[in-house]
Amino acid sequence: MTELVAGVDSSTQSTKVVVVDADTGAVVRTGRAAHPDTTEVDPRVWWDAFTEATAGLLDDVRAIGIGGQQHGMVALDSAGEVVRPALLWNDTRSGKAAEQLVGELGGPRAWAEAVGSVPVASFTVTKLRWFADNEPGLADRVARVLLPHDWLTWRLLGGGEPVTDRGDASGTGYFSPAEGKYRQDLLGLAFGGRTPKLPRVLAPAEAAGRTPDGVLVSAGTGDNMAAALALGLDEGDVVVSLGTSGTVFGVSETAAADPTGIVAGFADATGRFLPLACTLNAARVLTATAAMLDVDLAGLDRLALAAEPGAGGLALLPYLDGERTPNLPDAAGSLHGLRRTNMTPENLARAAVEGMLCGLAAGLDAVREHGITVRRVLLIGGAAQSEAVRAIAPIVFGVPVTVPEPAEHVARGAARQAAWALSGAARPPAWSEDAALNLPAGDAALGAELRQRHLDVRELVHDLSTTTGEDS
Ligand SMILES: Nc1ncnc2c1ncn2[C@@H]1O[C@H](COP(=O)(O)OP(=O)(O)O)[C@@H](O)[C@H]1O
Ligand SMILES: O=C(CO)[C@@H](O)[C@H](O)COP(=O)(O)O
Repeated sequence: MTELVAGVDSSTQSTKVVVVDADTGAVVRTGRAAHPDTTEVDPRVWWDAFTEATAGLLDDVRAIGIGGQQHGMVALDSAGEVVRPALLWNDTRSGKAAEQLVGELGGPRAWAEAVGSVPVASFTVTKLRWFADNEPGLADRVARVLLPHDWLTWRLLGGGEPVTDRGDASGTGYFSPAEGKYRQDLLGLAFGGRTPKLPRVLAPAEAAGRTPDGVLVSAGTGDNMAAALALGLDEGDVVVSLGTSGTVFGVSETAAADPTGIVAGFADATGRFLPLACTLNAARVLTATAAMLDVDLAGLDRLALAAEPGAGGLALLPYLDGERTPNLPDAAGSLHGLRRTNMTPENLARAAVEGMLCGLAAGLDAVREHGITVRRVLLIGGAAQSEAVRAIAPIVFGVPVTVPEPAEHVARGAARQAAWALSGAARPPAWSEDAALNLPAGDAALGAELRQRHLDVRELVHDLSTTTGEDS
């Protein structure tokens, strides 16, 4: 008889759930619920969204796994109560704290060597420093720090010892992916000498426990690690995910340690590594531009596709919510190259799509420099559904682009981890290949021109010599 497993994606904008056949990976049911558009959130909001999204879906499910947005700081007191709303990965208030911490350990290289990444405002470790400096009374009450997926897993189990996995732990800034252990010294350095308890790190296929109803719960992981697990990446496959964040990542056998801070040296959910570059502005660049132009997302696609490549000379640096890569937490977006003749809705729509994708193309170059072969891009996340993105990405990236279906890869990856934990096998279940849209590489010369113009405008507008990086 078919066994069913569930996977959950508790990401920035929403909770998504899939129930799948544990042997084949075929999706049999889905659910979703929205999250608020804020950068600090009471974790109970995620639990409510989980409850809404899973309503009526889980009765015959044997195992479940949670994928969650990375880095969020969930601080609990000794009774397990939330001390303050969780600060999310896209909350940039800890930009200065990040700078201080980088300096205190001896610079970016020291951090890259210690934990595989140079912390910027997104990382949990910098949020703890901001917390200690700005709310010391509350910080004194903190007995335990978890990540969003750890907290949801713990709620699902109904208590007990909280757990995590090495994929999500690798985004804290106080866990070494290369050594597979916490750096208590860095936790203490960040949090004013306080060393709250951290969740136990489970092995990739280790179960976290069972729910009060007897459903097996897998370790869970970060959302990008879950997507990588769903897609079962081969050598040469690099994922570009266009959700709230834009991420670029591939699987590697060796740990990355990039002192420029562009590539984060994360761990994956299978025991390997996941070098990853992340921008703070992706799908919402399109929703914000559509709102400005008073069209829906399909209307934005039509406008962008009606413009010539290069948007008549308009270039958008889409740092609308500040930016993480490059490290400009306080930046705003800028529109460059305006002339009376090119100020059309079509050109603005195209500049938004091109600008967002050029930021991700810089991430592709960065992971290449860290030993990842980019033979094709697998395009996922909400904005991978955009017709304009599908048409323009092969030009900007300069390699073939595959859009795998069905779309909820993070939730499917979490489900695959649950199926793996349920099976007790040495490897994740071999699910059949997803159906996919395969797009050939676009015009290479045009792509190079668009990418170079983006870099030129970036240099004109922003002084990157003061941001985190080896050369600063
Ligand atoms: N057809 C589309 N065109 C452009 N953007 C889209 C489209 N469909 C969904 N999106 C965008 O995708 C985003 C949600 O993507 P998702 O990967 O679920 O984000 P997250 O994981 O950060 O919550 C939303 O901003 C939504 O507007
Ligand atoms: O911070 C990162 C990666 O380091 C983000 O990718 C978060 O994990 C949020 O993901 P989305 O909600 O944008 O998918």
